[in-house]
Amino acid sequence: MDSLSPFELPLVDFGKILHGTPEERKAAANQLVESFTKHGFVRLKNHGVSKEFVQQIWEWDRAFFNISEEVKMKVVHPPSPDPQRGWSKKGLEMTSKTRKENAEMAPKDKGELLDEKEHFDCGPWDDVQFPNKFPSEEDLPGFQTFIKSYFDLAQSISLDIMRACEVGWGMEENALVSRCIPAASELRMLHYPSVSINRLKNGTVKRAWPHTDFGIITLLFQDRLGGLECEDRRKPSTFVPIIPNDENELIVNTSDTFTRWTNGEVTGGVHQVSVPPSMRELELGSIPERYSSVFFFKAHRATSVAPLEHFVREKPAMYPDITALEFHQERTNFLY
Ligand SMILES: O=C(O)CCC(=O)C(=O)O
Ligand SMILES: [Fe+2]
Repeated sequence: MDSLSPFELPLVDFGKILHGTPEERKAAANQLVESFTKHGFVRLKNHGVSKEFVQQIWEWDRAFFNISEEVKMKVVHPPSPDPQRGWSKKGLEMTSKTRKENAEMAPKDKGELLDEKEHFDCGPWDDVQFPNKFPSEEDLPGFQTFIKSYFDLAQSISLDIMRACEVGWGMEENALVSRCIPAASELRMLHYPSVSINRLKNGTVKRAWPHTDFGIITLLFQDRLGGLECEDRRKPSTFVPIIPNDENELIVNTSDTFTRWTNGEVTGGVHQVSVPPSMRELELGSIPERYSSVFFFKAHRATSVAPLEHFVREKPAMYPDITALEFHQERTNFLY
């Protein structure tokens, strides 16, 4: 199965983008946009999130999913096209529904294609349109404070990535950044419970089915177990593992809004979560639980997701002029 052999995604030194000379900055920005265009993915080092901070992500990830079902129910997310807030139970979100290829490849008459995962989502702090749902300080002291600092950090790194894309593509300063303020991003803490090999063999259950995300880019940390796989574009619809060599490595994938803005030049990185690479041969038993965390960096809600002028010079605009919120709601509708 050579389609499963890992290939090295480019690793960009983000420190060069943040603190390098103009030449270093330009060279790193070029590498970044090239990897986005070629793979829909890139790995970053020296991105400004410390090892200690990543460890705290795992501590809070575990802390949230270890609270009782009764407490989680107080912040439960009901299925709706609106941005997700609070706890999404296992079985609620169905990534399989976002791509027709999943249904085509699925076993017939065996029922819905399910994701074996639960998650907690939150949006910007000052969001009055779609307010956050947090466990109370009594139920989970310190959680909200940590998540706020994490959200702010991830938003700030994402804006730096947008600045780097402007440099890489030779766009006007702020051409991308101005479309992302005020923030409409979402932070997600994920838990994949331990699951039996038997259940995964049935063909209707995966940790996450192949999908693209809806925002501009997604930042992702995964724990040492692994399981995240990206599409190998040399052989479409085959996937290669992104090996979790270093928990501090920040994985970034391009998402659907970028496809629209760039008029198809950068397409969303298709990904799934599968059996960890070291456990592929297991015939019996279970794979252990897994934690990960993603930040869906989004355009501000009223901005258009139609192709940007910079990308319609050579071919006409391929996507309609709708707002980021309309686009988000259209895509989220497919998830349930
Ligand atoms: O857990 C992961 O590694 C990926 C999660 C993901 O793709 C998502 O929530 O959209
Ligand atoms: Fe995703």
